[in-house]
Amino acid sequence: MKNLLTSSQMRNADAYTIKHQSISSINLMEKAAKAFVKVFKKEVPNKEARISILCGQGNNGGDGLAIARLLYGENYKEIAVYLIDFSENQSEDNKKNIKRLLKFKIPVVIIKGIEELKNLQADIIVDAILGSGLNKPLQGNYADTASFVNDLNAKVIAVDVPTGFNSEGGIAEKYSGIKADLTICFQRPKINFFFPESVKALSRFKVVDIGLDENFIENQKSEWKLTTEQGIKKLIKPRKNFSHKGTYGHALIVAGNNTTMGAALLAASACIHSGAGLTTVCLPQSGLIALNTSLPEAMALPRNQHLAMEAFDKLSAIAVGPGLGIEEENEEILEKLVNLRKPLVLDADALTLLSQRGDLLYELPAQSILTPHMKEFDRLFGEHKNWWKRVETARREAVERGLIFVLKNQYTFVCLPDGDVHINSTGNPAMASGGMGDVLTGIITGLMAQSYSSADAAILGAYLHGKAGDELAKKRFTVSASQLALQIPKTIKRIIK
Ligand SMILES: NC(=O)C1=CN([C@@H]2O[C@H](COP(=O)(O)OP(=O)(O)OC[C@H]3O[C@@H](n4cnc5c(N)ncnc54)[C@H](O)[C@@H]3O)[C@@H](O)[C@H]2O)[C@@H](O)CC1
Repeated sequence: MKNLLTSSQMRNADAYTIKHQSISSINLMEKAAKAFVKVFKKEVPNKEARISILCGQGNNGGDGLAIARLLYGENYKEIAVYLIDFSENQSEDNKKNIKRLLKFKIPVVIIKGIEELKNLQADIIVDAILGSGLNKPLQGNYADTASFVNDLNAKVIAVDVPTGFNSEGGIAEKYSGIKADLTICFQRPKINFFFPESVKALSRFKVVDIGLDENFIENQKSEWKLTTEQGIKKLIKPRKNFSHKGTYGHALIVAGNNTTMGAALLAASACIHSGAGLTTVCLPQSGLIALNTSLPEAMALPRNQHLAMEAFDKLSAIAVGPGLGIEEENEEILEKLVNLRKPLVLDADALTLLSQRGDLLYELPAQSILTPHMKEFDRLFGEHKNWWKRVETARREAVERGLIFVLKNQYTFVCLPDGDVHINSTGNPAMASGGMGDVLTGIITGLMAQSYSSADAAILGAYLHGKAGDELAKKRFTVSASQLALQIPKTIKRIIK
């Protein structure tokens, strides 16, 4: 897993690298510019493209100036530099890079007011006005420049971060900065990139290594972690010699109703394919034929008021909720499950029932995993104005109650009782279809059955779910939940190879 740092921590990483790796700040800037140009060349192969590089007066602008010079060296023919000169504070490395730039035949225009930009015509804008040094929302000339750039019919590529975009702490409701088509970001993505509101400022981002001290970065205290395949690989437990079905646990999935039986089948399929030794599905009588026909590996436990909960004590993992229904008898079952005092995986209708039964919510056994999407989460804890606040609540509740929240989104946030937030890096829009959540619940339950800790099951489950979807999406326009469940063993096998 990779530590994600705030801007001020990243500045410390810059300073540490400069001090301990005997590299000067101007050379570090040059490295950053080179890393940017490497990606830029692939994105903009046309050497005739009209490229306007907008440079501010800080180090972000310094990067832009170095990039202009390097692109010139790469034979881009139509480069123009616009020095956005709205303040007095020019950084030292910015000054040095202007001197270096002036030795080349690159047109440089000094912009003191927005009206001086009006003749600018470009196919590509490189946005190097303000970077991670942003300390207040854009106003005046800066805000006007941003809206001017946004109205141009040009592809915008931002250096490190789009001008006006906060790197952490949530995204302003009214975003006044530049909207970049691509952001080429240095060393680590910004924390705010992972929040859905970032679409106001960026369509996609790429991270480039500029050689900052990785040990320093990883040793910084940060609750934000980005899941990586390397980290995930370390979590996966190999299948053991001489093992048998009992070695891999017995999972129970309490799910399904007359019109939502598919949810139970999908969760059970995912649980089986994630490696649980035995999987029992507790479902209504009306689902037995479907279960026995489509999933012969699963066992059935018909659901009625006389469920013998004593036997549940021997189970290694219990999930409740997919397609369950919110009838009174299901509320009673949920209550009995909570009273078993074993960690549960709670999804879908179980979450809706919990939102109506605040008392049960606060009695959940520690290490239980809740897998809400945005609406389910807000039904539990009240409306949230934005995702930053939502994740803050999830983090606080996770810490206070010893619970784990798998807050589902394009980048799923896994909030742990130790206060860490793991941002899942896998998944894609081809997976946006019904039943995906049921499969995620099944995977997490299958992992818990195999004695993964709740935290590891949640982190690993979210990653495998998204990764299996990514692998399928390479060859398909859409990915269905049933296909995803079948892909899981292949994905695990590939990761551990
Ligand atoms: N050695 C380093 O520190 C490196 C820095 N790098 C670049 O440096 C950037 C950070 O540079 P800086 O810290 O100089 O800051 P910026 O270049 O982002 O901003 C410059 C200055 O603008 C002012 N400012 C902030 N918000 C404003 C607003 N809303 N309106 C008007 N002015 C505002 C601040 O006084 C700030 O110092 C990174 O994003 C990255 O591009 C890279 O070159 C890598 C190495």
